[in-house]
Amino acid sequence: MSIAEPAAAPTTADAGSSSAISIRDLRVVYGVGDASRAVTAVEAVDLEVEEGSFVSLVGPSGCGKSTLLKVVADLLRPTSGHVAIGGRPPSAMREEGRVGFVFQQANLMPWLKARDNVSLLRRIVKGRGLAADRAVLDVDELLSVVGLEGFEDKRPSELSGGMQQRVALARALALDPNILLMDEPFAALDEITRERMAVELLRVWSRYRKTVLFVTHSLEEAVLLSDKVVLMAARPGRIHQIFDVSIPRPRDRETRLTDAFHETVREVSRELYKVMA
Ligand SMILES: Nc1ncnc2c1ncn2[C@@H]1O[C@H](COP(=O)(O)OP(=O)(O)OP(=O)(O)O)[C@@H](O)[C@H]1O
Repeated sequence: MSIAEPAAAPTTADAGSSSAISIRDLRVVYGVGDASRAVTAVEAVDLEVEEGSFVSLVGPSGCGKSTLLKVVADLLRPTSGHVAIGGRPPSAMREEGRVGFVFQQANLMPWLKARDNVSLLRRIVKGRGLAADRAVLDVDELLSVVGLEGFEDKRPSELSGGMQQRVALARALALDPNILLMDEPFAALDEITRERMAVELLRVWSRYRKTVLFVTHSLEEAVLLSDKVVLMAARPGRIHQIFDVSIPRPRDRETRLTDAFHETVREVSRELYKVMA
C-alpha cells in the first residue's frame, strides 16, 4: 500500500464515539477538481468497530477496502465524513504511534536485525519527544510471541517471507497500539504459509486483544479470523452487508474443518456473488 493522493477536505474526529474505530458517512473521491478523472472510491460508509474486536473487509477488486483502511490510517484524507479512533482524529493517533500497520510487503530495513527492525519505530517516536512514559511491549517477548525466538539477530535476507511478516507484525505491536490495521498481510505468501500465518495471527491476537481492521481477498481467512466480516460492493464502494461470525473462540486450524466454518463462508460467498453480478 502506498501513500495515496489526498482528497480535498480534512477529516474531523467525532469525540462522542465510544467505538475503537468509528466511521460515519464517509466519502472519498479521488481526483477532486477534475470531473473527467474523479472516481468515487467509497460513499456513505458507516462502520463502528468495537474495542478488542477483529473485523475484516472483503469484496470485489476496486470496492474501496484499501481506501477505507488508508483513511483510518491517516494516509488519505476523506472528501467528507467523520473518522475517529477512540474518539480522536486518526492523525493524532498515528503521530503518537497508537496505530499499528501491517501491509502486504514487510518493508523491513535490510541492514537491521529483526530485533532492531521491531524497535525502530519506538526509537523514532521517542525521538520526537512524545510520551516518554508510554507503555510499550518488550521486543524480545514480542518476537517470541510471533514465533521468532532464536531469530532475533537475523537480518531480513536471512528470513523467509513468512518470518519477515512475523517481524512486521511484532513491529506493528511494539508501541502497544490501540488498533492494528492490516492490508492483505499474507497475500504475498504461498498458500501453506498463508494458512499457518492466519492461525498464528489468531494466537497473537488472543494474547494482546487489539482491535483489528483487516483487508483480505480470502473469505476463508476473513471468517476464520473475524468477529465481523464487512462485505463491500463496488462502483461506488459501499458496505453491502455485515456478517456476525458466531463460530466460538478459541479458533485454530481445525476450525476450518467444521460445518459452522463452511456454512459461514458459503453465506458470505452467496452475497459476494450477488454484488459481483
Ligand atoms: N490514487 C488513486 N487515484 C485514483 N483512483 C484510485 C486511487 N486509488 C484507488 N482508486 C480507485 O478507487 C477505487 C477503490 O480502490 P481501492 O484500492 O480502495 O479498492 P480495493 O477494494 O482495495 O481494491 P483491490 O481489492 O483491488 O485492492 C477503485 O476504483 C480504484 O481504481
